[in-house]
Amino acid sequence: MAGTTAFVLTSTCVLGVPTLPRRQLLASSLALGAAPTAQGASRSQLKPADVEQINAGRPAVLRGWLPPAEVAALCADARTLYAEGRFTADGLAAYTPQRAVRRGADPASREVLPAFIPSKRCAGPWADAAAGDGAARLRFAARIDALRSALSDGLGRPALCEDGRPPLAGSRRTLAHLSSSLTEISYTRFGPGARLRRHVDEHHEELKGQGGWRRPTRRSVSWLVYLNAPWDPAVDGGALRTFPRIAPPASPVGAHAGNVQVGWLRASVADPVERAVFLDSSRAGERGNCALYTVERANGLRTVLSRNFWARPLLYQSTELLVDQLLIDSPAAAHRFHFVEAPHSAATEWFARNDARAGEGEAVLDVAPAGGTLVIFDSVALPHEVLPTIGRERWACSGWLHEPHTAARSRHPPDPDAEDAKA
Ligand SMILES: O=C(O)CCC(=O)C(=O)O
Ligand SMILES: [Fe+2]
Repeated sequence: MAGTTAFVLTSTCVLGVPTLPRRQLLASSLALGAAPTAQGASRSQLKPADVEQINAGRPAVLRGWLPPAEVAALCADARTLYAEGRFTADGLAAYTPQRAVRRGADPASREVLPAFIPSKRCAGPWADAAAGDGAARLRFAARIDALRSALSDGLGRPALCEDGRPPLAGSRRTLAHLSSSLTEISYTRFGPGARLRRHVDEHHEELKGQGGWRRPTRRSVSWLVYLNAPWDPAVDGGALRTFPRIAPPASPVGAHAGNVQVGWLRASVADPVERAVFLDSSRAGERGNCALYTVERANGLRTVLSRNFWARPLLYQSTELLVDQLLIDSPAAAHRFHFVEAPHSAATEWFARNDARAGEGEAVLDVAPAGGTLVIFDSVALPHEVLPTIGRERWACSGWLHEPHTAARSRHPPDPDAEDAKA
């Protein structure tokens, strides 16, 4: 079914809630509005239903968001720049499992053309107005800029528009201004057979080690605009597969008061809602700077789940058992806790294969990467992957909208062994 978004609920069981049959539903909230008529994404395009989806840790899918003429112009531009050899293998290619590489999968078969290169802190080739069809990219970047304002208003995240630079009016807006470290934009190309393993786009700064706080901003909202002509996932593969929670969350997701989400408490019989678990890393105290907590959406009341502890990347790489036994005081809460997404390593792959509760309480929602479709989701809360493409190239323009870190800062004492401390 070309262009169809299917909502597949897995047959796994929410704790204590009757097992849901595997079924396919058309996601009615996803069949959204007309293509934009004016320059940029008009605010009315972001419907309350879209905002609700993003706030619940689900993807908002806006079919026909980018008019066909713009899809064609950008796809032609991407193909030209690819043919000129300007794309490079990107960091996520490292997500290709080693055993797949041994079987001959090419980790470089996902390639990107970025507008900003964080490691060099300089503009990338996407922002070079002289390359390819710079005018088409400028029109597109203006749409994404308008989307940023609409999301900032709609999601109530004013920080999405706080880039500290004076606003530039109409014709003075340049590609370099519209695409920067705060609005990451890239073309991506998946070669035939390429895939992207399950991941989330952003993690808590504290869990990235000492370097986590080095950058002034974090990814807040992920967006993708597909540039493919009609695409049938049943024939062409390459669907974006997302894994939202089935039960509704009773709390904000992604971040709260500047503290980034690290996990969930699964829905249970006594408490049939999902609760996002946030990591506050600004606590004072000798036993550590971090504590886990949940918060009630209705009244903002926090429940602290753990003692204070020092966060290390090790925490994130360890099994949930460690968190269960060492950190979370309430046995009921400990039993419900799981990470949003454990990082990939040989050990976690082994645990994932042997974890009877893996996938419990999560839905599987596939999105067809058909030309003109815009997908938006919280960068922290939604695990996702790209299924292997079959015999076709898959083109997209995608990126992340950043927010500055808030006052929540690490109080972690400098670690003399850390790579950063040596530098
Ligand atoms: O291309 C897609 O559909 C998703 C890509 C993705 O997840 C990413 O770039 O982080
Ligand atoms: Fe991603």
